Amino acid sequence: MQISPSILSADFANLQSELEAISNADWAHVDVMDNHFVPNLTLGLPVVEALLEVSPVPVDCHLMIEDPDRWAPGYAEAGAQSVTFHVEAARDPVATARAIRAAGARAAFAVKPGTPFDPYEELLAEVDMVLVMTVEPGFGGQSFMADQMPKVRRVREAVRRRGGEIWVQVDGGVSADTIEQCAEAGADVFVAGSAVYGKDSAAAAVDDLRALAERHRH
Ligand SMILES: O=C(CO)[C@H](O)[C@H](O)COP(=O)(O)O
Ligand SMILES: [Fe+2]
Repeated sequence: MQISPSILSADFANLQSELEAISNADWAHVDVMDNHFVPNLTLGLPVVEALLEVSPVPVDCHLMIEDPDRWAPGYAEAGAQSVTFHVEAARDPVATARAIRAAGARAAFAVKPGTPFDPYEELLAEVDMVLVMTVEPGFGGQSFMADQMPKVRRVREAVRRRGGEIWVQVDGGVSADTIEQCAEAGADVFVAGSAVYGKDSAAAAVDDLRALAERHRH
């Protein structure tokens, strides 16, 4: 059970200290948005390169961008330990996942709330993780979509059938109130932005979330 705090809710003027504040987390989740795939603009490769220099934990890049086929491998080459692209944006998801892995990173694909998982089941052969979005991508602080839990279950069942170790990540509205239903449905990597950086102690929030998830270890 792993916690990946999203720095989207951190203080962008002090990212180094914000990363140090979550040194007890398993990952640092970095949301890359291009104002085309989603209606918001955050940061890109030069900032990710700078974060990689100072992050005490591995970096989990969530690319909400058009043309990930072109851009995703560069994040892996820069040293990001996990790179997630959206299937809705990829022209050749197999080649993109292979390029990410060839550059030494874990590869993952993400599905938006309106995107079913089943058509992409065969892609499990190419990835290390599947991200089931539990909000419409684009912004932090949105309400958790419990109606995505059946999809989390379907992904977990497909992973079990295949065997091997593929992680199931949830992202969006994950908090102390919602993390247990995600874990119970089969998630094992939990992204949380406002539920970590909105608290007085980000580190304590990470530990609290992990303890809640651990109640449903599978
Ligand atoms: O990918 C994202 C939004 O598209 C973020 O990772 C996510 O929204 C985290 O923020 P919060 O936990 O506050 O919902
Ligand atoms: Fe994200």
